[in-house]
Amino acid sequence: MAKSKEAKETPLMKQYNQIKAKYPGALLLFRVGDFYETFGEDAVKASKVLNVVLTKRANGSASHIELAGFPHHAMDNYLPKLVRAGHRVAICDQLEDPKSVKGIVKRGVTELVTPGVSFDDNVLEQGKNNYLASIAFGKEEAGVAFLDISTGEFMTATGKPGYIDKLIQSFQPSEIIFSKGDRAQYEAQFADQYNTHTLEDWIYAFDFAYEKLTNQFKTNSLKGFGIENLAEGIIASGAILHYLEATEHKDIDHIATISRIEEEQYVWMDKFTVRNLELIFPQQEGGVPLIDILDKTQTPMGSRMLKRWMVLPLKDKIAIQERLEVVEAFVKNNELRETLSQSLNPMGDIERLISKVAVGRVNPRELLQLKKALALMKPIKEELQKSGIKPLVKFADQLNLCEFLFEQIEIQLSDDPPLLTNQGNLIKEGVNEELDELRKIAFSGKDFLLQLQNKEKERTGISSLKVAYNKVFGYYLEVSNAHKDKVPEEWIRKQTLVNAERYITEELKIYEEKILGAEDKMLVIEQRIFQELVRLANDYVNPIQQNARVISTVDCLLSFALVADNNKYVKPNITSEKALEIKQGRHAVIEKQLPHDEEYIPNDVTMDNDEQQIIIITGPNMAGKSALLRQTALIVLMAQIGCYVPAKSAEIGIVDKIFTRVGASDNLSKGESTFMVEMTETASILNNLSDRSLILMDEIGRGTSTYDGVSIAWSIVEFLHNHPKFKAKTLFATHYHELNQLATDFPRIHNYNVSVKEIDGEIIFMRKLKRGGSEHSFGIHVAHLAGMPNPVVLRANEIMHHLEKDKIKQGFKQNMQEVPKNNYQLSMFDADPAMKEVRELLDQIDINTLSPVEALLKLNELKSKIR
Ligand SMILES: Nc1ncnc2c1ncn2[C@@H]1O[C@H](COP(=O)(O)OP(=O)(O)OP(=O)(O)O)[C@@H](O)[C@H]1O
Repeated sequence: MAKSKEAKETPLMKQYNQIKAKYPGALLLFRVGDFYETFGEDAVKASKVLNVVLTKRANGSASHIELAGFPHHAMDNYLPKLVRAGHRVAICDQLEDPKSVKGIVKRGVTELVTPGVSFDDNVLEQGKNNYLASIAFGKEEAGVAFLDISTGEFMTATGKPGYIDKLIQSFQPSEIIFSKGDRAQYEAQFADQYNTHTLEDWIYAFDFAYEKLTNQFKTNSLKGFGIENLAEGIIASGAILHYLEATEHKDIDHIATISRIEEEQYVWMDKFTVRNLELIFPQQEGGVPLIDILDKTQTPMGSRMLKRWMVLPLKDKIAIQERLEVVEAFVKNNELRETLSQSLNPMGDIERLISKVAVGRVNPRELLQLKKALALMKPIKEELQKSGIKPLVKFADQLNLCEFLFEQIEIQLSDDPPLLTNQGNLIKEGVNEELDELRKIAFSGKDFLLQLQNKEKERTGISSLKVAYNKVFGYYLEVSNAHKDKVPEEWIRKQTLVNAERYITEELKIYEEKILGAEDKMLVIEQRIFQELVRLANDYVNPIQQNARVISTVDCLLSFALVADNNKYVKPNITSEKALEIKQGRHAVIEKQLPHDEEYIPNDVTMDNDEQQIIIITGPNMAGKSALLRQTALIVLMAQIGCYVPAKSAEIGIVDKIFTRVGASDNLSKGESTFMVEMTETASILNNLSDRSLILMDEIGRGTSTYDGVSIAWSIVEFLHNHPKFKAKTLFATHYHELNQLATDFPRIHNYNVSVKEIDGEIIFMRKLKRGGSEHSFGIHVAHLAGMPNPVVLRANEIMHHLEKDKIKQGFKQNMQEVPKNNYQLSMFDADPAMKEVRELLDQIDINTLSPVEALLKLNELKSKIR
C-alpha cells in the first residue's frame, strides 16, 4: 500500500517526506526556489500562526496536500513567530545552486530552531536570558541543567524535585527537555506551562553524558567544575549537549565551562516566594515586579545578570559586603558613576556577540560593534583602577583589553561595513594589495576605457572610433566601414555589422578579464579576510566572556547605586546575628505606585530568635498587613543581593531561607490554589525550617471555615514557637484576632496591629504598625467602604455584636440560631442612627408654614444627614 503511494508522489514531495521523517515533532520549512513552504499538518499550523493563506498542492497522482509558505527574505519576520508559538522549526535549505543541477536540488536541514535553542535576535529578548532546561530524574533526587546558547552560560544542580522546580520557576526556561520514560514523573511534579520535548531514554545515561561533557570541555574529568558528584546534574547537562547536536548546532566552542548552582550558597526561596514577592514577574497583568524598580542597567547582559542575582540572593557575608562596598563607592562618587555609565551605555551585548563569533554567525556590523566595545574597555579599566576601591581594582585586573584583536579589526574592517559579507566595502584600503588593485580597476574602469579610446584614435587616425561593450562579445573597438582600411594589423576582428566592424586588442582583452573578474574576486578576498578576523576573534572567546561578566557586574552595581540615590535607600548593615532590625522600612514597589499626594508610611520591624520570634499582625482588610510582610522580605532580599534598601536603617542578620505562604482565597481567582494545596505547602515549610529562616504567612487558614481556620493558624504558630531545634522568625498576618491570645501564652510571640482610626463611623487607614492586638476584624467597615447597601452593613454589625457577646460559650451554629431574626424592611429607619435622625427631622416639619426657600434649606439639611 505504502509502496504504491510512494510511487505516485512527485519527486519533490518524496524528498520532502524523507527529510520530514528525520525531524519528528518539528515544523519543516522547506525551501523551494524563493519560498519557504510548509506542507500537510505543518501548513495548517503555520497558516494559523503566521496568518498566511492555506492552499492545496497536487502531489502527483497521490493526493492533494495542504500548502502554506512565505518568501525566503521574510524569514526574520516569520521564524520568531513560529518559535514563540512554541514550535520547533527545522529549516531545510537548498544545498546546491539550482542553476547548476538538473532535476531535484539537494536539500537538507541546516538548523533546527527550538524555543530554547536560538540565536535569532528576533526570537531573543535583549535583557532576558533564553534558557533551555534539561531534567534528569533519579531515585530520590533530580538533576537540572540550564543553557543559554546565545551567551554560553551553562549551569547545573542536583536536588530534591521541589528545589529543581524552584530553579525552573526562577529561570523560566523557554523549553524543557527530559527523557521519554520520565514523562509521567515530569507531569506529576512540574507545571505544564512550559514547552517540552522528550528525548530517547538512552541519552539520559551517566556514561554517555560524562563523555559528552568532557569532550566539550576538553578535560579528563569534571572535577574542576565542581560537578563531579552531581550524577543527575551531569546526565541532564550531557543531554543538553546531545540536543544541540541533534538540532544542528555544532559550533559551540563558546560553551567552555559549566558551573554548579550551589544550593548552600544562595538563600533558599521556594517557588511561591519568588512568585509571591513578585521579584521578576508580576502576579497579575499590569503589576510591577521588583526588577522593574531595581533594573537601571545600561547593557542587556547587565540586565540579565541582575535577574539571576535576584532569584539567587547570597548568604555569604563577605560576598554581600563586597557588593555593598562598591555600591557605596558609587553612591558617594557621582563622577565615577557618571564616567562609567557613559562607557557602559554604548557597550551593547558583547556576551551574545562573542557567542555569535564562536558559532560563526557574526555579521560585519556586529564585528564592528565588538571593536567599539573593546575600545571602551580601556577607559573603564582605567576608571576602575583609579577608584582605589578594592573590589573595583580587582575587576579592573580581570578586564582584558584584547588589544591585538582590537587593532586588527580596526585596521582591517571598514568603518561602515554592510550587514552581509557579500555586499562589498567590507575591508579597508591598504589591507590587501590585490584587493586595492582590483578596486582600482573596478572603479577606474571608465577612465581607462576613455584613455584607451583616445590613444587608439590618435594612433590610427580613426576619428569615429569608439570602445563599447556587449554581453556576447564583451569589450570591443568599433570602426565604421569607411575607416576599415586604417585598422592596424594586430587588431582581431570579432564581429561584422552592416556598416561597421568590431575588433578587440590584446590590451582590451587583458583589461576585460581583469574587470569582469574583479568584482567576484573582490568579494572572495573580502570574505576571506573577514573570516580570518572572525577566526582571530574566536581566540578571544574566553577573555571576552570574562569581560562581559565584569561589565555586567559593574553594570548591576551601578544600577543599585542609581536606584539608591533616586529612591533614598540606605546601606544595610549585614551581620552574623540572627536578628532583623528595620527602622522605617518601606515597600520598594508600592511606594513608587502611590498617587503623588500620598506618602508611603514607613514602619519598624524588629525580630530575633530570643525575644521577638513571631509577630502576629492583625488589622482590617486593606490596612497594609500584606504590604508590611512583603516589604520586610524584600528588604532582606535586597540587602542580600548587595543592594541598598528602602528604610532609615537596617540591621540584617543573614537569612538563609525565605518562605512565603498566602492564604488560599488570595489565589483563588487563579484557580490554582485550594485549601488542600495551601496546607501541603505550609507543611513543606514546617518540615524545612532553619534558625535563620524568615517566614511570611499571610492569612493562612482563611480558605476554610472560621473555626477550622483559627485552629489551624493557631497550631502552626504554636509549632513554630515550640520547635525544638529552630526558631524561625515569622510574620503572621491574620484577620483572626482570636490569635492574639497566643501572645499571652508564649513568650516569643508578640502582637502588633496595623492601626486604623474610626472617625464618624468611617475608617482612616493609618498604616502604622503598633504594639498590641486588635479587637475587630473590621471586615464590616470595609464592606461599607465598598458600597455595600447600608441595611446589609448594619445587620452585619448587629450579628457580629451578638456573636461576640457570647462567643466562648457556644459553637458558631448555636450562636447563629440565637441571632435575633431580621426584617430589613422594618429596620431601615430604626437601626441606622442617621436615618433615625432624618425621621425625627421629618416629623418636626410643618409643611403648611414652610416657605419654598425654607423647604429647600430643610431638604439640604436632610441630605447632609445621610451623606
Ligand atoms: N505603609 C503604607 N503606606 C501607604 N500605603 C500603604 C501602606 N501599606 C499598604 N498601603 C496601601 O494599602 C493597600 C492595601 O494594603 P495590603 O494589601 O497590604 O492590605 P492588607 O491588610 O493585607 O489587606 P487584606 O487583608 O485585604 O489582604 C496597598 O495596596 C497599598 O496601596
